Amino acid sequence: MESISSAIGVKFVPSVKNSPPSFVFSGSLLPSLRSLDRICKKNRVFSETRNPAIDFSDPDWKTKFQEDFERRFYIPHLTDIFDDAARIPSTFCLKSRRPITEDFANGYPSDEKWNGYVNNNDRVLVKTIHYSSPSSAGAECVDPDCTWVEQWVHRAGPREKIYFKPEEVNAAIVTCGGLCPGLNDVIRQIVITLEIYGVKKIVGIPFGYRGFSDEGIPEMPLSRKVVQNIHLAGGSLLGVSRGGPNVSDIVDSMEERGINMLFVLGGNGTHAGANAIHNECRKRRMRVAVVGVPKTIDNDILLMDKTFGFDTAVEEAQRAINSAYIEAHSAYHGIGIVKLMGRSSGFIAMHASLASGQIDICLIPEVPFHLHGPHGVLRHLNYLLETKGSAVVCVAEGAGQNLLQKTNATDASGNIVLGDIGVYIQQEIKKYFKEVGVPSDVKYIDPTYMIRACRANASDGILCTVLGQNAVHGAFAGYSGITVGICNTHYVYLPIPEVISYPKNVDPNSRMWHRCLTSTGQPDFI
Ligand SMILES: Nc1ncnc2c1ncn2[C@@H]1O[C@H](COP(=O)(O)OP(=O)(O)O)[C@@H](O)[C@H]1O
Ligand SMILES: O=P(O)(O)OC[C@H]1O[C@](O)(COP(=O)(O)O)[C@@H](O)[C@@H]1O
Ligand SMILES: [Mg+2]
Repeated sequence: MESISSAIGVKFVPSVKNSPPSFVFSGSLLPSLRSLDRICKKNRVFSETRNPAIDFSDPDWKTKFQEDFERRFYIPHLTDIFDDAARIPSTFCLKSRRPITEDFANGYPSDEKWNGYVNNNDRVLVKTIHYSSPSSAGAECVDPDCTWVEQWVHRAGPREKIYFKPEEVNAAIVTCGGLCPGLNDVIRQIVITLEIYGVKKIVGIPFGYRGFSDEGIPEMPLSRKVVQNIHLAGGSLLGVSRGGPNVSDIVDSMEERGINMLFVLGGNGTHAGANAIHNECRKRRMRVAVVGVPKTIDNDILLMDKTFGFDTAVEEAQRAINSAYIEAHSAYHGIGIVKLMGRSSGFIAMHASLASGQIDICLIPEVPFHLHGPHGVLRHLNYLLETKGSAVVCVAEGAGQNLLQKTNATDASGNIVLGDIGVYIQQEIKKYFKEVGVPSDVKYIDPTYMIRACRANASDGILCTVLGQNAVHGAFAGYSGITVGICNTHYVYLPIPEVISYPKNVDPNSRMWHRCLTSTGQPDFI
């Protein structure tokens, strides 16, 4: 039983009780965790799920690690602070598909025999590879011997008992940060699923967190009718923004509006906000569920197979890469440059390069490079013109920032405004070939906003559907301060601080980056 469940990555733990954590992951720990991560990465002993205070000489370290892991990945629940929180049978019943319009004075249309619910004690395995050695490509080890340590997180899905009466739910949805393909698909699924539970009061907060405070921005009533076709277009029905009010003002606004379920769609920044909102609600003893859905086209959220919008971005980038390739191949000594998004992570550039098979040089933030000098990008481009007659470069927006002048400028959310590496590389290439007297024809394509505004492709559409539905299931189950994700193909609930402690990066030691290098044929540029 144990081995079969381990093999499929889902674990049933009959006796584990949902107890509050004795160890709380605090914001003040973050800097030390970041430096620990750097140290661990250097020694090839690292994990997104590591324990900072581990003593490997202790024979019980593994048990202690696992206990601590369980505490860290505990998902906050209403019952942590409300002993009297009442459970009722779920109104989410797939056998009862009729519109739920009556009040529930005579009980809820729950079918006790229906077993489509997820047990609170179901778990999903976070790491599925047993690395035998820390030197194995991409190894993520807890200890120097790479001991096998099972790490389980909570399985997402509808529960048999819920902690909100649908007729008392005042749900709100907000989308923050930059655009990302699939935002509308998630909004749509949240609304539809809320209605299936029987919720009638659903609103959208326009233009991100700003919508909570800006007067003159009315909230948007949402229903299945309103959202039915919104997934057919890109963008966000609700609009997005960076910056906005402080957490206390947001929670004041939630209290005024009577919001008791908040669905927050956004990236690292948005989730930091969502977690702060959750904590503030707890401080004020508000019976509120705050649930995040990670939105980042850059795919830089920890512990998840991928985030929605990423697949679409990779697919859409193919059009730009192919155009750059055709331009480069049609010109005498043509060089095409494509800049793709990725503030601190090169996942889009790496995957788009791999998918196209048309890229000669892929540059990402995680891998330093020189432009000039005997091993630099420019010398290699010269070689490619000599040997192939043309070349195509794919560069992630966050790559090579050390080569650009720092401005210290930040956007409204406090994110550093990056220099334009694409424009810089284009200029440097032109200058270099002029200097060495080799003709070149350089074409630069920046498709970033065109990609971001796209409608989600089919696989992202499905991912959004499942995440949106699970967000609602999580809220009804009484969880708050959580986010939803896909982990080893299974859907999970994770405590927000664990997924935003630092951005997920491409591991230059991973098989995927090695495959990319094999495909481009590029050397080290150092
Ligand atoms: N540490 C933080 N605490 C609270 N709110 C934050 C924090 N960082 C960002 N935010 C808010 O989250 C929203 C989105 O953040 P931003 O960084 O622009 O996008 P993303 O969520 O995609 O990373 C903004 O309204 C911003 O003010
Ligand atoms: O021009 P904007 O709106 O600041 O967006 C640019 C940023 O958006 C992103 O695509 C994603 O950023 P977020 O996840 O913070 O929305 C980054 O790659 C890029 O730096
Ligand atoms: Mg961000």
